[in-house]
Amino acid sequence: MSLPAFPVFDLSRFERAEPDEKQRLGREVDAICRETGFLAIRGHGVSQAVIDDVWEKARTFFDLQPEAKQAARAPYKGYPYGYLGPELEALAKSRDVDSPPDLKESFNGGPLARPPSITDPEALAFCYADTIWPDVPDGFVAAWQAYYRAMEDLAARIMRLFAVALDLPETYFDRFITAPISALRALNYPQQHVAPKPGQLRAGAHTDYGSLTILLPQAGSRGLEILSPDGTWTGVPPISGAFVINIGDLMARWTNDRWVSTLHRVVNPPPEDGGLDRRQSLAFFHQPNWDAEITVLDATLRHGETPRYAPVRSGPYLMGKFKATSA
Ligand SMILES: O=C(O)CCC(=O)C(=O)O
Ligand SMILES: [Fe+2]
Repeated sequence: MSLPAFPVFDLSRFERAEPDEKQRLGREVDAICRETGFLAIRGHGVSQAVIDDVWEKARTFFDLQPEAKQAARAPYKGYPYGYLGPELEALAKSRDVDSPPDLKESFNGGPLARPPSITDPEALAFCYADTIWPDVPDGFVAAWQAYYRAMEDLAARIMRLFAVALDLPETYFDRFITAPISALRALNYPQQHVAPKPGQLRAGAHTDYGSLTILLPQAGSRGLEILSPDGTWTGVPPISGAFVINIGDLMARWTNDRWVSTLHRVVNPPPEDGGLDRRQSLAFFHQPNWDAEITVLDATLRHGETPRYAPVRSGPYLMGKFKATSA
């Protein structure tokens, strides 16, 4: 059975609630995460000024001449951070589906600080690699970091909601996310002056890798679609003042597939729906500490059920996902 409309959840209401009411709201979220793992979050408390600032700086950056943007480019293929120019990525390839490149460009940044305890060369070379910052526009770095911090805080609060939804103590996940290795990506889908190639999308069908993604699509924009349990692609409607969140592959694994990491994509809507217009978004990919041990949660096992997955460490698991798609 499909949920009637795209679910919207008020986080501030959950945070203010008494324990019984928290349990009830947690069950709502559990039902959503079993079905699609996609919902909108309002009452998130993220400052509009912080959002507007990074949005405007990202827009100005994407509006620079190509050569200026290239100054912040990722230094080699597979480097996680910096500017990734147009048509360099096909997300569908993460599922072995051959497709023309996605019609987008992006800027990517990693954790704001590196804990001294991190010595694993793979961690230092990948998740903790330097973000290649652009020199222009002025204030880009400060705006980016303020938004990144706001997303880290919001992700931690959503993980508390998730803990309650899974019948765990509210702070259960806290110890896994003391130094998360999350990444922030600003996306720009340029205005389309020529028709896309057959099968060419703005972002090909994929699932996200981590625990949780916090997405901010351009206000009023269309194009993001999720694969509904009934097998049809369903548009995520624009919801003003809300973030769209979804769980990723790691969370599905953590919950022994009780929760689902749903396929999604960004299509070119018909021209009359603004499909040719430029579209921007911000995607924050939350990922637990490099060393966090992700072991199937007992609380998610039904009577007699056994774990489907062996324990993994968060960082190496994420690296494995990237290595599988960088060929
Ligand atoms: O831009 C969007 O709306 C979605 C992007 C997305 O799904 C991703 O980058 O993982
Ligand atoms: Fe995604």
